[in-house]
Amino acid sequence: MKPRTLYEKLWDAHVVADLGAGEALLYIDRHIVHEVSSPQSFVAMRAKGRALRRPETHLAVADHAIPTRQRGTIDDPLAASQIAELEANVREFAVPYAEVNGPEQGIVHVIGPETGFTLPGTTIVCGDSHTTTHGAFGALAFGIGASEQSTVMAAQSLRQTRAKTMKVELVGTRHPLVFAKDIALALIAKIGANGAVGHAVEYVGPAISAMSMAERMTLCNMTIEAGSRIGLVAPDEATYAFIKGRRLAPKGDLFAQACKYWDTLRSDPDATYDKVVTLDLAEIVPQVSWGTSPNQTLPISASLPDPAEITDHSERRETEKALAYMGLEPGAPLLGTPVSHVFIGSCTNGRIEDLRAAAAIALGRKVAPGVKAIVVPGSMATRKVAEFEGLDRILTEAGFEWRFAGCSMCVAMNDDRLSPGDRCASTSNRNFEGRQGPGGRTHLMSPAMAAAAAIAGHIADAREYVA
Ligand SMILES: CC(C)[C@H](C(=O)O)[C@@H](O)C(=O)O
Ligand code: SF4
Repeated sequence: MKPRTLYEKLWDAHVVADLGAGEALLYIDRHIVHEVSSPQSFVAMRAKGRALRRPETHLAVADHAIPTRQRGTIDDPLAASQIAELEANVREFAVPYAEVNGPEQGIVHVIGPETGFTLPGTTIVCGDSHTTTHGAFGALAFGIGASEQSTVMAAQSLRQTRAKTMKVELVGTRHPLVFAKDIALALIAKIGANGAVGHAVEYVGPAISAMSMAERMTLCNMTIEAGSRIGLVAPDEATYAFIKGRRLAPKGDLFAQACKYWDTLRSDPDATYDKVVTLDLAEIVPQVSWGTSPNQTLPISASLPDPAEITDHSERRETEKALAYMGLEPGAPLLGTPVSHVFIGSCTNGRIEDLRAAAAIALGRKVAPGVKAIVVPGSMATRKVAEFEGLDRILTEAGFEWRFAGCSMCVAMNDDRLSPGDRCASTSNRNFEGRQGPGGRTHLMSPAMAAAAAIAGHIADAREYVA
């Protein structure tokens, strides 16, 4: 048999019907549902009088619109109606639901793995572009649209076109304060926001094997920002250790059997990829986005671009436009840019490891006067662990607000948002105009860098905050 990549193995294992010309009907194992992208798919199901083919393969949660200041009442009428609609839909269609006030509520891409819903070797879809996150477990996971969601609900399958393959090889040793977020941003800066379009990306190399599942998830999460719908890491012992004992994970003998199968989910040694990119981690320093696309990212030590020095016409226009929106001076240093807000959270960086990194910087320090800094755990389970570890106390003593779980300031779909002109150091994944609120300015970075910005009151180098 021809050597195959992990992506090709996952694809082949789910083909229900080969439709030719690279297209196939794929079996879909799992579907995660949130309040913003699912309403139309339930409307379509109802209109056609259909039931869910396998209700137990879906998992719903409210995350985008939900307020994170308090739990209980939802004051915003739009958020309240979105969540009420989700709750009516899950009741009507018997969809398993991680309740708003329950222990498993959180961001879709955080709770999937935490509950054991996300498993290696499965196909996982969600009406959400950051479904790439689940690829960190060796699952074939991708975002879909509303009509595709109703197809999955009714038929448990989807027509898909096979992607090309791209290997991202991480070599070299990184500085301890260089995180998966820095690697992801550096990769996107290198290959561009469209650099991986049409490709399924697989991350390989010793640095990947040494990464926590949280960091693998951060990398796969950001893969969509390079234009790829699929990010993958082959499952290994760290994956199995993460999954073992989770509520929905296979138990006992079944778990051992599953691990045996999961062991086969590796790219064959001779498998070839359509594209290969190598990143030397020794060359990567903490990264900060300065513009309105994640590829407009620079090392913390760099100065902002100067359009006068850019010869390519369209690149010059884009740079001018981004600098103007961001209110930044051409050629000025990135370091020292004042911030008004700091957001630590999201499905990119709202996991326990992220909160620990932020707390390590915040310990014994104070948020700079005039800076509003919020820490929003990615899930209620993460929040509970953080509180057990005392991270909430470290952070609140430093002056950060400690919140309930949700997407929060990652996306202006709830009551946490920037006002025009606000500048935010953010651990989220998108920085387009208005993403965090109309006129708001976003700088993407790691949790350690965001915590350092909160303490300094301006964009700072987290490496200077470790004794
Ligand atoms: C609202 C949702 C559909 C959207 C997505 O697809 O990713 C959101 O999660 C985002 O991060 O922009
Ligand atoms: S945290 Fe942000 S990126 Fe993640 S699902 Fe929510 S809105 Fe999308």
